[in-house]
Amino acid sequence: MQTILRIGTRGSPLALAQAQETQARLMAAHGMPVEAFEIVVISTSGDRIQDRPLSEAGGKGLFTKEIEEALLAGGIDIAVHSSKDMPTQLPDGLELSAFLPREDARDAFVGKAAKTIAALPRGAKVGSSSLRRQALIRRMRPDLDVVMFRGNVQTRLRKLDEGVAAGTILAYAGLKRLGLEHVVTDLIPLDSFPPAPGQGAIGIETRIGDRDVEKMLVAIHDVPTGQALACERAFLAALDGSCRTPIAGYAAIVAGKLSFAGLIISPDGTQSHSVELQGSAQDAARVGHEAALTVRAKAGEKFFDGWL
Ligand SMILES: NCc1[nH]cc(CCC(=O)O)c1CC(=O)O
Repeated sequence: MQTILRIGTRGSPLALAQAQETQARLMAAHGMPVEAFEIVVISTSGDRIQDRPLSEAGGKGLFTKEIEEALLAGGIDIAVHSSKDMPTQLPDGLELSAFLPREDARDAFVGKAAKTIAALPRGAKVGSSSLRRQALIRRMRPDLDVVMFRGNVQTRLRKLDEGVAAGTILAYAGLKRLGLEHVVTDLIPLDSFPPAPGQGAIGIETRIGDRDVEKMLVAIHDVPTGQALACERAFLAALDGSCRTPIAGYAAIVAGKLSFAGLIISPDGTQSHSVELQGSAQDAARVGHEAALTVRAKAGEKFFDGWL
């Protein structure tokens, strides 16, 4: 059998696990063999830059640039991503057209010196390169020493074993997809430690108007996940661009009802503003946009300046 669809992905173990999950769902939905869905590994700038925070090197788009170029050029037919790594503005001609059923969106603590963040000794080092996680850690425990932690999930776990930090925070979804859930010492509640918009959801990017590909993806698209993501990404889109302010947001869909909780927080964790909004799942993007306007009004425009 010949290839029907080429699946583009980064080469990290997590990215490959996500591409393989997409491949397996396509095979099951369409009753086709593995050869029908070829996985094409593409190296990105984000994979190569290891020595500085990505927010300094050029931001989220670094993990997607080369993959999107391949998609636009026709070298691949779909690109599989962690939704939370996707910028809100995609290149002309591309869209996120399907989402797989969302994994658990919570952050997980992986502790060496203690099982929970609360139980860490005073001044302990916690590794994270995410501005959101750094701010949330500082809000919980201003005494802790937050240190930079880059690299893929395996690299970060190795740094912990080497004693570089007493603990780190990773997405539970990523650890589960890698079969590494056993390293988790605590699952952090969504309300005290809200996730990044899109966390835990695999998103599939396509060329706008590629009807054949869209038809194949309908069979694996998860509607509630798509609605939650529309809300969270609308929230992010109405807030980012302006700032390096950490942003968290999570939408839960239960029986057609959407509940969204969003948070913006200063990088030092001392100031934060939150918003909660309910609505119909059909109106997901509007709820996210409205939540952004609400939290923006609460915080004031000055909140978004000058955290550099
Ligand atoms: N920025 C890296 C990244 N992008 C997506 C995930 C986890 C999987 C997911 O959120 O779907 C991770 C690692 C982490 O945050 O621990």
